[in-house]
Amino acid sequence: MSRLIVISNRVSPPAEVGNASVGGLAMALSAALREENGMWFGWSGEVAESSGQISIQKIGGVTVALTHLEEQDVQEYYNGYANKTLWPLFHYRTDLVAFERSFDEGYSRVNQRFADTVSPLIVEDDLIWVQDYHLIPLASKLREQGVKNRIGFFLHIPWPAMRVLMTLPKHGELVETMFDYDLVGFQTEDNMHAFTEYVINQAGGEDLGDGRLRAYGKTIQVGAYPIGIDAKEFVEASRSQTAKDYWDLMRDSQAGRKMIVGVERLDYSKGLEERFTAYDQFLRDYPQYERNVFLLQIATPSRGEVGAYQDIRGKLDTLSGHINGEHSTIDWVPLRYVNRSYRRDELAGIYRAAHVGLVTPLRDGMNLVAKEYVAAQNPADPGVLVLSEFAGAAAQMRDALIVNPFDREAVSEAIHEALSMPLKQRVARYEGLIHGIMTEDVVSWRKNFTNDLKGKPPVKKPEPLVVVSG
Ligand SMILES: O=P(O)(O)OC[C@H]1O[C@H](O[C@H]2O[C@H](CO)[C@@H](O)[C@H](O)[C@H]2O)[C@H](O)[C@@H](O)[C@@H]1O
Ligand SMILES: O=c1ccn([C@@H]2O[C@H](COP(=O)(O)OP(=O)(O)O)[C@@H](O)[C@H]2O)c(=O)[nH]1
Repeated sequence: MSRLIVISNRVSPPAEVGNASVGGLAMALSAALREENGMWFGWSGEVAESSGQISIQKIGGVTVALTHLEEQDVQEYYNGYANKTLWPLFHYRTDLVAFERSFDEGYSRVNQRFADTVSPLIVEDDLIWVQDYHLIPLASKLREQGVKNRIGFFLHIPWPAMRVLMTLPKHGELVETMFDYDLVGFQTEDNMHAFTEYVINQAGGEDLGDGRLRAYGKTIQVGAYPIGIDAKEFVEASRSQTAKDYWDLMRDSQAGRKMIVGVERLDYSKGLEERFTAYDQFLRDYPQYERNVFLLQIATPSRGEVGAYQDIRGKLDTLSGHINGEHSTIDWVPLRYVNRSYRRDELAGIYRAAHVGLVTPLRDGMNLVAKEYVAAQNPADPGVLVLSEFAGAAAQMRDALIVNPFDREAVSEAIHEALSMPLKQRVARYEGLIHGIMTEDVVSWRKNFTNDLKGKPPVKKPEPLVVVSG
């Protein structure tokens, strides 16, 4: 049986099977790796004097191979090209993109180092699955080392429109490296079409049908594989003692008020500034909610070494202070703004206590919080999800109240609609959503992807050279 080798920037297998504090993706990949006798390779998250060494250990039944990075690598590859160049660009924030040649060099160098370190561990028939924007050129580097195994790539973040991508220096070189994969997966059909548009119009490629694209003398398979949560596990987590304790805590502190919840990493792509402004608008538009509602916003600090993340944190500190200063009364604070992180079983209780889940990113690959919020609800008395049309999740979750996060008046109206929605309609919407969450879960996501990757011809043969005579 072939092994599965997952390669990602971060490696996070749970130390114990069924640990409710660990993310669905980590659980799903770990389950796949246990079943397929695989290995998870990536950055340890540690900085070292020198890199290139590998430490192999078993964590929760999963073989994990970790490598350290040097300080310069972290600055140029992770903070630099990944999080100052690609992340803002792929989330349509061209105003925040910083491009420096040293970032590009660091990105290439770390991808090369990943390839050098992992390739001696790869044996014939291993299936290789590369995750996310940190490692786009990895397949090219592995092919240069003679790796002929099937290699798949999944992009967790959006793929941008052609003209947006073209603002990236050397965009063609980056896209060309994607043709060294056998299968390239996106979160949505929209993302896949944006990629196809680039390939046809910029790379002079061809759409061969059935998801096959040909360019740069190579043919790859592309597809949309929307990621889900570990739905069964999350529903169980929402019934755990911890979740019940958090539900109790929240209900006590609600004191009969309606609760709106937002949960995310503190990232400008999540639209928190626009959300706070829309909430401020809502408090002005609907004065009947004075002292009767509050927004709990959990915003976990993220990528704090990057300037744009420091800036958004400062803006939110000011804005939250402004909203509370403006609207609070001596016995009511309308916005609870929390810069901490919570375990997923704790979150499950918090989600369940909230009458509205407010998920309004300006762009998001998928957004798992939207799915977790619904999975945590009480089926007999569920809350309502308000969801941005620019989250990948919106393509599947049509029974949410879909909003344009840039339109603060529309978001204000949607909050009111959600808070005043009759039980029958809430249940109908919940039932429409939970069905999709249970069936299109993280297990089906990884099975669909790995099955399609296995379905390719066993060995990648070089494409015949087409000579155009002139
Ligand atoms: O590793 P970090 O820099 O701390 O960032 C955390 C992760 O953020 C991103 O998540 C994305 O993947 C989710 C699952 O597919 C998706 O729902 C979400 O929309 C994306 O933003 C990133 O892509 C991961 O690589 C990071 O580890
Ligand atoms: O305090 C927190 C905040 C978030 N999350 C988890 O982080 C993930 C966020 O995933 P999402 O796809 O929504 O966005 P990303 O941060 O990956 O861009 C979800 O599983 C959340 O449950 C968490 O465990 N604790």
